[in-house]
Amino acid sequence: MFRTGIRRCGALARVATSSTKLLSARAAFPASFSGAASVSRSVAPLKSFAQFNRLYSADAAVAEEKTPENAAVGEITAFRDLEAIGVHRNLLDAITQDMRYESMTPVQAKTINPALKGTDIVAQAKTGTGKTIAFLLPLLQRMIEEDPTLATRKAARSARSDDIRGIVLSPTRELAEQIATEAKRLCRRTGLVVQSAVGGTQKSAMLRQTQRQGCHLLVATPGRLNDLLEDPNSGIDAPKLAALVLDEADRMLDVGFEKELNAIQSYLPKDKVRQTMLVSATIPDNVIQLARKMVRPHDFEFVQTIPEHDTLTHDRIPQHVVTVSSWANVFPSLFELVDREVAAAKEDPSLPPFKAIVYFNTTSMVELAGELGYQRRQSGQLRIPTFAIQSQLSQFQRTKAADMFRNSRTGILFSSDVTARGMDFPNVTHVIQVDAPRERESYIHRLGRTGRQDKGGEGWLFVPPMSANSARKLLRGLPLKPNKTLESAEVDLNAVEELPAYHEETKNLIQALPRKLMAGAYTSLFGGQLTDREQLVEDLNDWAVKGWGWPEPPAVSHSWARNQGLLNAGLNIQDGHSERMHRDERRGDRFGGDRRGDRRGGGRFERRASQDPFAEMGRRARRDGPPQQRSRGGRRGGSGGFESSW
Ligand SMILES: Nc1ncnc2c1ncn2[C@@H]1O[C@H](COP(=O)(O)OP(=O)(O)OP(=O)(O)O)[C@@H](O)[C@H]1O
Repeated sequence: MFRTGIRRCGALARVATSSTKLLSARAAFPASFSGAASVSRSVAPLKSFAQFNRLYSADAAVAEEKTPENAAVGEITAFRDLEAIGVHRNLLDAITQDMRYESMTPVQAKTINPALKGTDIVAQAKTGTGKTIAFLLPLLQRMIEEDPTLATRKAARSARSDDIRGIVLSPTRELAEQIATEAKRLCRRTGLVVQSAVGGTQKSAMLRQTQRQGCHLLVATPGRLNDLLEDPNSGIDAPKLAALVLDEADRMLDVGFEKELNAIQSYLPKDKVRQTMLVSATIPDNVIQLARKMVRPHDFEFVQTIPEHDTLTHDRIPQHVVTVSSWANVFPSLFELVDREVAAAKEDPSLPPFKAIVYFNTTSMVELAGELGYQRRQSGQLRIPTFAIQSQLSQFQRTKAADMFRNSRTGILFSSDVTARGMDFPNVTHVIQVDAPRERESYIHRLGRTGRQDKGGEGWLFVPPMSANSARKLLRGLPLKPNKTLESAEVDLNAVEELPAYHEETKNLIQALPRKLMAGAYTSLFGGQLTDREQLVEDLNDWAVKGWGWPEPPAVSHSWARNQGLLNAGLNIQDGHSERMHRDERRGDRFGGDRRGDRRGGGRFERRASQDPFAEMGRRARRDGPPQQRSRGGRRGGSGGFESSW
């Protein structure tokens, strides 16, 4: 009976999904970004850089917008027109001829213009809207302006590793590599040499290459950059540094890079004016703290591209929330959704091929999902490629998986938060998040892996009951809509005589997996934000016994249970089973970041007493939360919001 139900429901769901997808497909491959494209027109060349500078000081821009003469300047949206105000042709040719971008996106138009005059910048724009070029172009232009010889190819021959002119910092290795690739494309027609320096790779090999080829722009993770700068024998130095960028600035403090950032600051030249840019789609309070520390208080602009009452997510991306009644239903529901969407895309050639990222909060769950995906492919149940990325893999494995997924037309990437920020995988149609994310920002950035460049896509969130309250609080005000089209989501394993098809399949696959892997996944789930941990024990025990077919739940040690405050909660406590769990406990980044656990706070950055130039920025930053603040202020939330409808 249940199987029939699945089939019927599946058909209905296909109809629903198809219509969603048709809408998405229409937005799927636009000629260029909306907004930027719609206002693109030819602009009369500006007479001088000074005129440009004057018009684009932030306050002046607002005031001057009204006059017809200045309105023309405010409308520069074509890259080509930047040549008239001094941007080097070799940079612009790379954009317009090699990359074939003609119009700036709104964040590019709003950021590039003020950034070109050297003002420090804090910029906020939604995910996938072109922030990378928004900071790279002015950064490279500034380097050329300070040393015009860098504009032509022959400058590359005399590049040195101790004369770095620009630094971009990224919180994750994959993102640093991606930014370096984009920067190399922009520099192709110039003499600017770009290098990357990330953890997990051989420092000595990177140093040899940098010493041999030289470096003008270094894209790095903070840990590795600090390591290079503090090593007197590295040969890496930046005495004439023109500009420093912190991409995904808010994440830097989240993953505990505060110490490194302080140290890096201390190695940078003090006797030279440097431009600093902080960029992110989310600007929580810690970015304001970072700005206080890194940005020149009286020469900075806050570039805000998100209208006041807008959400930080894209309206065109539907966000579905599926309440699974037990952890036992998570993988069956996931498989049901994947099969349904793969089939829908195959049936309808107007739809883009199914390409999904599935996010989990812990590395062990990514490992488990990766194995299940692999087994499904082996057994012929799934006919698209699957990949997995989490921080415990070697950097080589991580890079390889990211590259393969990037180049795949279709496929599934199981991932921790290491790919949640900035990663630009083309044509991702679905972002599926399992369990309540640790932070609201995480949810927003993960979702931002789809719907990039104005394309379509959809978001799914699977929430087990024990995380439901924290998910609701965390995501209040976002336009999540309950979705009940997945039959596997509400199965009660205690009430069925025969396991439904997707549950049966999952159980068979799990039985072939190493017990250590399953036990690791089990214990890792106790790390999240849970409202009822004892209920979680009960639910996971049920999953282990009925869903995996184990005679009893995985064993945990007495000390682990005590540390979790769960000595009398029904865990299978046995001595001698502690190793795996203690290892998990010790793993600093089991939640998927590139660094240690959450160390929010950044207490070192002191508040200014009065006349605070950053206070205005704090007011204008679009938080879209945090929830408690929003509810106090009676902000949006409105109809269709997660809170009211779920
Ligand atoms: N002017 C443009 N026209 C068309 N495409 C562009 C333009 N600028 C950038 N892109 C492309 O848009 C995609 C998204 O850009 P990018 O990765 O810089 O977004 P982002 O805002 O930094 O996203 P995130 O917030 O996720 O870091 C990239 O593939 C990029 O090459």
